[in-house]
Parts: sequence; structure tokens; C-alpha cells
Amino acid sequence: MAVYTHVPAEEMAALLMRYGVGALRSFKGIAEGVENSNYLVEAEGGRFILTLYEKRVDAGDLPFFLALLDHLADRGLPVPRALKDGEGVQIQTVAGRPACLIEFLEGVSLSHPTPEQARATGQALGQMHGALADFTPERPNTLGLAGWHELAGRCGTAMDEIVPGFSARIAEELAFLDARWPADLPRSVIHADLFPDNVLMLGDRVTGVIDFYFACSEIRAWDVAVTHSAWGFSADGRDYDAAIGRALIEGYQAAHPLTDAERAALPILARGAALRFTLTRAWDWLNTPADALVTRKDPLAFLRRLDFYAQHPECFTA
Ligand SMILES: Nc1ncnc2c1ncn2[C@@H]1O[C@H](COP(=O)(O)OP(=O)(O)O)[C@@H](O)[C@H]1O
Ligand SMILES: N[C@@H](CCOP(=O)(O)O)C(=O)O
Repeated sequence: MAVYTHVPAEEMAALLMRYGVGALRSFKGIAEGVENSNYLVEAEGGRFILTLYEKRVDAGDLPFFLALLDHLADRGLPVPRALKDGEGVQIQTVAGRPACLIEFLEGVSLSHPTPEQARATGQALGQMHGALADFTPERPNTLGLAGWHELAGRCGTAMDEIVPGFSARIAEELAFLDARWPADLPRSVIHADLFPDNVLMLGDRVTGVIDFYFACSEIRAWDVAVTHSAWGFSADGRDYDAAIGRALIEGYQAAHPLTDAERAALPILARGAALRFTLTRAWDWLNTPADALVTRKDPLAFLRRLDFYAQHPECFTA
């Protein structure tokens, strides 16, 4: 459950008046998600998402995220824009938090995608990268190699309470990646969190790509590696599904071919992707209060992926 901030009905109704979308009919908190508070809002003039930004989203980054959504939507990508109120304002304050009223996109996020659905997602990611070639704003990745070191330091040996040997495995992996992290691959703004829950689909068609709040300037192919790590495994990270992994990369290549250097780097990039989610999940695991209305995500599900990528670099060529 991710509703951290309660919005009183009167405040919601007054907010909608500013947008000229008719009177409020109903609204309810959305259970999915972990970062922000999201409400599904029904007004006379349609259905919307109200997002209140919490935790990791810095309000100063919102103009970047909203410009990114507008850029992609202008180029026909299925991403939701933040609406402008009657005075042209996109970023509001609701219940004391920065907030945006966002277009509702149809579709469902999948728990057990098929290879065809993975192919369509890979293709959507490639189209997105193509559309971002002329997007000039930048945002540093606070969850890149330097950020992993910092986060690992903050987690410290408390990680060993999750599983013995955890902190040593992380230290070993950081040393491995420090020595091999590629320096000269093409860079771009990337989504950086394209998990199945951030892709809305109807059948085999991608109807929405959402949750751009980790988007940043990074090695472009790292986005492919992140998506591979998120889609290619059972939820607990124990089983790799080669058909899904292959379809995802093929779909991406059909829209935006990887260079030889990018392709060769995928095994290392994927280890970095698995490490990134292992660390953020470990931090949340150790620091989420027991009474928080959010389901913690299992760090071991990504530690297992990390071990898989370390043992099977050939999974990107097989
Ligand atoms: N634009 C949208 N259209 C339809 N549903 C959305 C939209 N944005 C968010 N949602 C719904 O809200 C859920 C949580 O949104 P998400 O952005 O992933 O939250 P968080 O940032 O907290 O992870 C999604 O899984 C989806 O069900
Ligand atoms: N995708 C990340 C956590 C971020 O959650 P999201 O709901 O905002 O995608 C993970 O699975 O660790």
C-alpha cells in the first residue's frame, strides 16, 4: 500500500475546481507503488491520477520530470502528462506535499508477462530512447556507481541481519564493478526503473509507461540492463526466463539497435542494475518502520539476480 499522505475530500474538490474538470465524484488511494502517494480521482470531466511526491522525489527535480513527460508525449509515446490548471500551473501543493494531477492511462501492469509482452516493452523502451535523442535537460543519477558506494556504506553490516555475508558480497561486487564499469558508452536520459509495474498493457500492446521519478542522465544501455533484470526473472529472482530476456532485447533492438560496445557491456551493466536494486531494497528493508502502510520489497530477490548475472554473462548472447 502506498498512501503516505491523506488528502481531505474538501481539498481534493477544491483542487479539481482549479483544473476546470468538473466536480469531484469520487477518489481512492491506490495500493500499488512504494515511492509516492497516488489517488485515482473521478471527476465529472474524466478520470485522473493525483500524485503526491514523497520520500525520494526531490521537488526541485519535478520540472525535469514533467518536461520529460511532455517531450515523450509530444512524440507520440504513451506517457501521462501532468495537467496544467487554469493558470498554467502543473506543480501544486496538496496536503502540504508537492503534487500533480496526471492523465489517466488505460491498461494493467502484469505479474507474469509473456515473451510477446516483453518484446513490446523492449520496443517501447527503444522508441523512448530514440525520442530522447534531442532531449537536452539533464539530471545526475544519484543511484549510479558512486551512489551505490554511499548507500552500501550507510547500510553497513546491518545488511548481514538480512542474510549472513550480505555486506561482504556487496563490497566484493563494488570492487568488481569499480574496475570494469564502462566509461565511454552512449549516454542519454533514461527511465531507470522500467519494472513490469511501471508498464501498462492491454494484451500485447503497451498502453502506458509510468513512474519516471528515477529518470536521469546515464549510460543508455544501462536502462536495457535494468529492464532485463526486472522482467527476466521470477519475482523471487530464483529463476531466469531466457525467452523473456531474449524477447526484451530483440524488441529493443528492433526500435533502437545496440552498438557492439553496448551489447558487449550488458553483462557488466546488468550486474550494476541488480546491485542498484539490491541496495535500495536493503536500505528500505532496514529502515521502513514496521507500521508503515507499504509492502517492503525483498532485497534477496535482486541479490539472486546479481549472482545469476555473475555466473551467466552468456545470458545476453545465448
Ligand atoms: N497515469 C496513470 N494512469 C493509470 N494508472 C496509473 C498512472 N500512474 C500511476 N498509476 C497507478 O498507480 C500505481 C502506482 O503508481 P507509481 O507511479 O508506480 O507509484 P510509485 O511512484 O509510488 O511507485 C501504478 O501501479 C498504477 O496502477
Ligand atoms: N522498482 C523498484 C522500486 C521502485 O518502486 P516503483 O513502484 O516506484 O517502481 C524495486 O522494485 O525495487
